Amino acid sequence: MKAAMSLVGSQGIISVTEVIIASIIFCLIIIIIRSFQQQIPHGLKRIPGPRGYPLIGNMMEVGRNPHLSLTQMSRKYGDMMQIRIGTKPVLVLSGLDTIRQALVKQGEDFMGRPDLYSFRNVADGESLAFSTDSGEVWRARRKIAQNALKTFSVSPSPTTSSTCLVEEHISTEADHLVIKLLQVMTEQGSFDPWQYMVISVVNVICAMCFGKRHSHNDQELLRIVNATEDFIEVTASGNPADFIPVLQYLPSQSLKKFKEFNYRFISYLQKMVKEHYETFEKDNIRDITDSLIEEAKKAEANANIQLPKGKIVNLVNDIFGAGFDTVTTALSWSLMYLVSYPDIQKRIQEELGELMSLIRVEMPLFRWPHSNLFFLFFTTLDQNIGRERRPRLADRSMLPYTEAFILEMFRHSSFLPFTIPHCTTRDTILNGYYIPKDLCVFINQWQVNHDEKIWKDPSTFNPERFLNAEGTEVNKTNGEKVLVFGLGKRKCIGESIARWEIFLFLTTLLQQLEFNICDGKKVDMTPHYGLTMKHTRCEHFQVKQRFPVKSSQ
Ligand code: HEM
Repeated sequence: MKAAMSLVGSQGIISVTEVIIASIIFCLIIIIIRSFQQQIPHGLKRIPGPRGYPLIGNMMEVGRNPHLSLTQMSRKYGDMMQIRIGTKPVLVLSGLDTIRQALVKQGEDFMGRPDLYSFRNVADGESLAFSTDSGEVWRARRKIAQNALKTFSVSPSPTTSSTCLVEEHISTEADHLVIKLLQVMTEQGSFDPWQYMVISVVNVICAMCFGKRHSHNDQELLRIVNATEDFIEVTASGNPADFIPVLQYLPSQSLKKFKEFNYRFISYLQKMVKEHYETFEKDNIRDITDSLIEEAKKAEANANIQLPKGKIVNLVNDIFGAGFDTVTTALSWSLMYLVSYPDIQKRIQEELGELMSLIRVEMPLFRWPHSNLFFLFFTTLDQNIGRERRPRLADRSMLPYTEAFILEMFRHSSFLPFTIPHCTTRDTILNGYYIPKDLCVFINQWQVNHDEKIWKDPSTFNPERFLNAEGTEVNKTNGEKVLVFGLGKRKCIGESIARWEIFLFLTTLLQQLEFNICDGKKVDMTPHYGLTMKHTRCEHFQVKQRFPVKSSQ
């Protein structure tokens, strides 16, 4: 204090001119700041939010775990909050009702994608999921992809007892995974399941897209896995250059790696798509690529839409990119929960066993007049209820606890904490707040899945929250409150296939194997932030064979 006064003293008294100049500079700064702020139309409110620092905005408050920090901040500012990441203003939406209002009821206003640097690198800006286009061409391409997945999903399986091709591909791969895990268990005594699951899931996509399954050691398959993992690394981890544009001019190792792998990956897709065009037969749809070709032909015949060149390759690329990391992550989290809660694992296995015993009782042999005697005889002889046949998609409604477990895994892990970023397509109003066109929008799915207004003890892992009082049925209304696939116009187009994959993989694995962790070891369930959040990999998994099931069934 003394030092400050003496400083003034030593300089003499501040003159009136100096005060006037300082005031003018101050006013100018205020005018410049105001001119950057959006003018709000009369009668509408400005979205609240924290003040940010120059250049970095609110990056410090958002930190390394945006799903947690933004949930925390939404408690103070509400379901609609505006922050700044770097130089970019971002609207953060929380609360199921607000999100439904924006994405479903005002879906057209909120269906855009922001122009982000990392998105421009995906499929040369032609990606269905990441490109800024949300106009007629995007609509036509999304319709083609949706129809193709739908047509393929109901294609009957010609060779086995599976009800459809999707079921056949997934079940075949799940059987191979069981064999692989037992083999590594014998050879190594313990293992990290991720590396085997990722190959199985990519193989399912290869089989679904191209009708072709690879062996787990196939070099082409391993290259695809690497390329797609690099794709996820670059697009998923929130590239700072997206929000501080000047950073795009700095060299980026991961981007360089991604471009190299992506080039090889796209070449592989081009080769496969070309083969499909050459052998395409309208009445023999073999896989998703055939389905895409068929739908694209129909769309071009019916509408005056000029689709961009290479459209099929890009659509296959989208399905690959979106469908492998997400499903592998879901399966990986499922295994983490199963070993952390052995009682839950046991209950799913009991439910599977009960279902299979019901199937057995319904077999014609047991409808014989002395069925009770026969039933007793067979149950004693055959203590292996559950080995009659492998699980099928049609069993889902009869396995409510298993379904409840999958819902709770989605909710509790919320491994897709935010959807892919959206942006507004025009000036609009939401909950009385004015929202300008082209504003980047984050949808906080994690907040909805942990909202105390919806869920009792949200941090507790409890599948029973999704069952009715008798435990015999899944409560559909509660299930629909779990947000993992987004909502509205941009909702995931692979939701059904993803749910089927997770169900069939888990039931096939749990029917035959029991999972646990080596004595004295623990799993670390702390999520690492990303577009899909991962847990720390764990190499201490073990499996015990329960009983084999004939894979041809
Ligand atoms: C557990 C697995 C999956 C989860 C949790 C998931 C979740 C999501 C989410 C949150 C979005 C963004 C929604 C938005 O921006 O509002 C999305 C988009 C998308 N998903 Fe999935 N997904 C999964 C599996 C799949 C699969 C298997 C496929 C393909 C067969 C697929 C294809 C797509 C595509 C193409 C988009 C972009 C849609 C668009 O922008 O119009 N997804 N998914």
